[in-house]
Amino acid sequence: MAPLPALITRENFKSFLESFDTVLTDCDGVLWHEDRLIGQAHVTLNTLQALGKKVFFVTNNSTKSRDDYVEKCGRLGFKATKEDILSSAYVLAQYLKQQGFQKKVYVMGMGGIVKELQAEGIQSTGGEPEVYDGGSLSTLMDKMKLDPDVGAVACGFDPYLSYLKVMRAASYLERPGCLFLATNTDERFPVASKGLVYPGTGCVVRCVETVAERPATVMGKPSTKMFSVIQEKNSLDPKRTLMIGDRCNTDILFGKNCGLQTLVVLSGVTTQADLEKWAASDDPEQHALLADYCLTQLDDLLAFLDPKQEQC
Ligand SMILES: O=C(O)[C@H](O)[C@H](O)COP(=O)(O)O
Ligand SMILES: [Mg+2]
Repeated sequence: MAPLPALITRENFKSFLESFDTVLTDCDGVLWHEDRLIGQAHVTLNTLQALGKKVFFVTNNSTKSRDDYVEKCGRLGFKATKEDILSSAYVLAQYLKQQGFQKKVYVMGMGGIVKELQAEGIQSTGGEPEVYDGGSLSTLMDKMKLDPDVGAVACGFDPYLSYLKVMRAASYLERPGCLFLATNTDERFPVASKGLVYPGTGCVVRCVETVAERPATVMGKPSTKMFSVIQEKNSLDPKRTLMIGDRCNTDILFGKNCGLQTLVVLSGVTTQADLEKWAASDDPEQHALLADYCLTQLDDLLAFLDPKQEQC
């Protein structure tokens, strides 16, 4: 057994609010679902910023660049500069820059990865559909041409996932020293409607790992790389930093791996039933998924915050 995350109440709100200076907030499932704002999440964060809290946006979603996220945040009413945004695509590009990578990257993913690599002067190939036309495998082998300059494979969310793209990625990964990087391994997107499940980036990464017969190096949460990148330009006190997320095996584990306070919201992937199952188990790995605090959704905080008044 382990304790459930604490609910934030009028009684404990003041001590909660005074316990952190910085917020790292996840995006999908906390702030928005695709382009749809979740409640008054923007008002909540803007109010926390008005109270002097520093806010960073830390997303595993690799489909957009930081510039794209600045535009999206502005459009949805959040206050964010490029420096406040950490995406898994940006962390991947920073990782290759720090490795002094000079070759080309084969990208299984979308524009976010390609743009962040370009920003670091790193060339890439891939990023578009490649569909099997029904020919024999030997025909495929004859037709597939590999780029001699590729020295890394980067897997992110790729809605054009295909047999040919996995074949190409795994073939590049046969090369001695070819780097194998993944933006993240989230199992599903935090949206569900009409009984449909939205496969997450994890299905792309695990597919290539199976064929390549080796694991990818994962850039996003729960890896602490995102926090290390933030700390390169800041000196946050982990104990006075609050990580807010909707997925416990990425966001909350990331917070714990970095020594942060953690708050889970139930507006995305995690449900109350999940929390009760993990709390009732004897498995320490399930206990590790339990956050310090819990809210139904981020703007529940507005019940205790007054967007117009400075807090006493
Ligand atoms: O499958 C994915 O890539 C994830 O569901 C998505 O990227 C999660 O984004 P986040 O919740 O970290 O903003
Ligand atoms: Mg999320």
